[in-house]
Amino acid sequence: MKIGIIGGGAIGLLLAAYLSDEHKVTVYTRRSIQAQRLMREGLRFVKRGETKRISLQAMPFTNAHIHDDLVFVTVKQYDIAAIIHRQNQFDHVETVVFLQNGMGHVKWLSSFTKQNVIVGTVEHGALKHDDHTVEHTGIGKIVLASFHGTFGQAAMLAKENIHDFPFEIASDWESVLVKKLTVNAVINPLTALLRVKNGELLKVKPYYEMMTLLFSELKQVLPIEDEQAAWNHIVNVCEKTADNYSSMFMDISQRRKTEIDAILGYVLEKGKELGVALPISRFLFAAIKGMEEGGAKHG
Ligand SMILES: NC(=O)C1=CN([C@@H]2O[C@H](COP(=O)(O)OP(=O)(O)OC[C@H]3O[C@@H](n4cnc5c(N)ncnc54)[C@H](OP(=O)(O)O)[C@@H]3O)[C@@H](O)[C@H]2O)C=CC1
Ligand SMILES: CC(C)(CO)C(=O)C(=O)O
Repeated sequence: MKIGIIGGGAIGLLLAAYLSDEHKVTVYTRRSIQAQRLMREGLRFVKRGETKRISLQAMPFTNAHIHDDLVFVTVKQYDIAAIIHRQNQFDHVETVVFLQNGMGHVKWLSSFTKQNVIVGTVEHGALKHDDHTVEHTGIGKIVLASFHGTFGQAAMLAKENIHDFPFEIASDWESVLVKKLTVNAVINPLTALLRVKNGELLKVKPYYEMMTLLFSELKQVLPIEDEQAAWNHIVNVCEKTADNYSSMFMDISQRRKTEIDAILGYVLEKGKELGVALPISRFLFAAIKGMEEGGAKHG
């Protein structure tokens, strides 16, 4: 099938690397210089210390006439608006899959009325070394759930059983996104503020207490069905990624914008809707916003 990937970042290039074996993949980049490099030099895919070169199509997203059966949107949450506003480019697309962390993008998705819309969570680790090199740093899975319409051609991917790159189909999009949101809402801001690896949150008793306090706020506003299972999942992710720095830690360290709006910003919106005060979440949200601004202005 013809697969389009919008965004040539870590996740976009990782998808391109795995899907190019069986499908005709096009990466739609923000910068034409990246598309030119991908076309000229191919994609370099690094896994377990080995590097493979992969040929694919690439072009800038702006003004591209997309005729792919299935399109993955892999831009960060704060760049989603630029994609949504160019919906006319998706007129010939059957199915669009959104893979952002957080839930800030959900409010935009109903505007895609002509396509099947799928949301998903990524449990892989990926690191982009340069514009045409990506490394698979942690093997996990991608979970997909239908937001509206059918799964379209995305259902094929789950059947393909791609080695080290499985797709799983889930029935309830909200519980899929909430499960990932609770992990990111607890681990990401705390590790970024405390400047520690994920595993330190479990090792240092007062940090663990901070996790529990924050989780007790999230429970009040997010539709978490099984609180114990949700907490166990957070602890499990912390253990599995103990030696990693979270994406928010990395964004702050490298003076990039974070996805805090889609994560704790979304939680605070829910608090407002439900009339629940969330002082710890508000405190952390302000801290991360301040660190983003401080980094940009005073770095
Ligand atoms: N990396 C990881 O291991 C994981 C990431 N995720 C989630 O996946 C999502 C993507 O993350 P990641 O790949 O790491 O992010 P990156 O920042 O590496 O990649 C985002 C890409 O989107 C591109 N982009 C931005 N705007 C546009 C546009 N208008 N048109 C085309 N391309 C555009 C950027 O281009 P440019 O380079 O020109 O700025 C960049 O290449 C995030 O929500 C993240 O939280 C989830 C789990 C793990
Ligand atoms: C799972 C976790 C917390 C791993 O670091 C992550 O998704 C992130 O850093 O954004």
